[in-house]
Amino acid sequence: MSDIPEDCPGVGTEHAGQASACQGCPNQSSCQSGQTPAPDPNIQVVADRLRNVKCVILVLSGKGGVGKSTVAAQLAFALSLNPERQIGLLDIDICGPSQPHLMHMQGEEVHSSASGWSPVFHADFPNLGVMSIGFLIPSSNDPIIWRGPRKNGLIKQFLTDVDWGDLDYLVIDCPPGTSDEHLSIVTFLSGIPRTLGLIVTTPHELSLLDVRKEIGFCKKTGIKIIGVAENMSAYHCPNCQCSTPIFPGSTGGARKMCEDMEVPLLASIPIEVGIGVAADQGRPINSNDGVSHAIFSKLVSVFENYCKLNF
Ligand SMILES: Nc1ncnc2c1ncn2[C@@H]1O[C@H](COP(=O)(O)OP(=O)(O)OP(=O)(O)O)[C@@H](O)[C@H]1O
Repeated sequence: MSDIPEDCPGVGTEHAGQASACQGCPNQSSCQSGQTPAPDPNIQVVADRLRNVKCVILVLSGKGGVGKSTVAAQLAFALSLNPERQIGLLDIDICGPSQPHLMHMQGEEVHSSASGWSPVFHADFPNLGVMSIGFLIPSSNDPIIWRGPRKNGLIKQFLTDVDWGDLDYLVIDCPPGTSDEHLSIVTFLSGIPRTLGLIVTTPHELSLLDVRKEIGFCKKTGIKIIGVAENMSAYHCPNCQCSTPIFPGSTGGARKMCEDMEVPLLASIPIEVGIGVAADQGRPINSNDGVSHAIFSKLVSVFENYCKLNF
């Protein structure tokens, strides 16, 4: 499944192995013959290692720069506000890790013990452990130029070699699009039915175009999409009190897209100066930063309620 083509008709479907997208796919012959390809043995290894994680939240976007890392960081912070919850935050954006900055943890190093790599715990939130390639490289200014197999190997290590312990939520900040890393994480997590996809988009059509593909991809790979968070929905001016849609949705925005794709729209997060400030300070947004604080609290309730009912 790690080399799944973008337009894969899906294993076991009528056109499995026969579509143009199947040309060159390593699973083409088994799909054609109706056999199910042998599962990747790493799937079971990951499922065993993460058996004490109650819920995995994959934060995904079709397009880059829509605020996925910011949403992942603020969601992890919002979940950590309850000290009784144990939270993990995994940054698998191998070539552009943002979480050390967004968590104000630059320069931290990963320690290893007999039970594996220890996540780095946030100074203000001891119930929030973070893992990122940013902790493994000597300088955040060094470019990471790795080919797919090496990136996939590190993602596997993050899932199998990190001693996450007992977690209520593991939030995973994915790279944009259907890149190698993206395919790997979805494959490795396919043995964990407690995985939920949170899709981040802006209202702009360019972002929605890619998000539609992303939703289709999740549906094909069996990732349950809990819903969509529309980010940068509008800018509310604190001086004139006007609300301006900076990225107007020419096709009806995220709401219409969610209706069409039959996925819930969970949140509309405005553009707020406080979000950028909190990001640079590596702290959770609060009520002084604007309305987004309340929006993230509601998002936490959505996850809490879903998990209570389903897991
Ligand atoms: N709602 C918001 N209001 C104000 N600024 C925001 C908001 N959301 C994100 N930003 C800012 O937009 C920029 C891009 O955000 P971010 O890095 O989270 O995007 P991304 O989708 O993870 O990007 P990439 O695809 O490169 O990983 C950052 O400077 C961030 O502070």
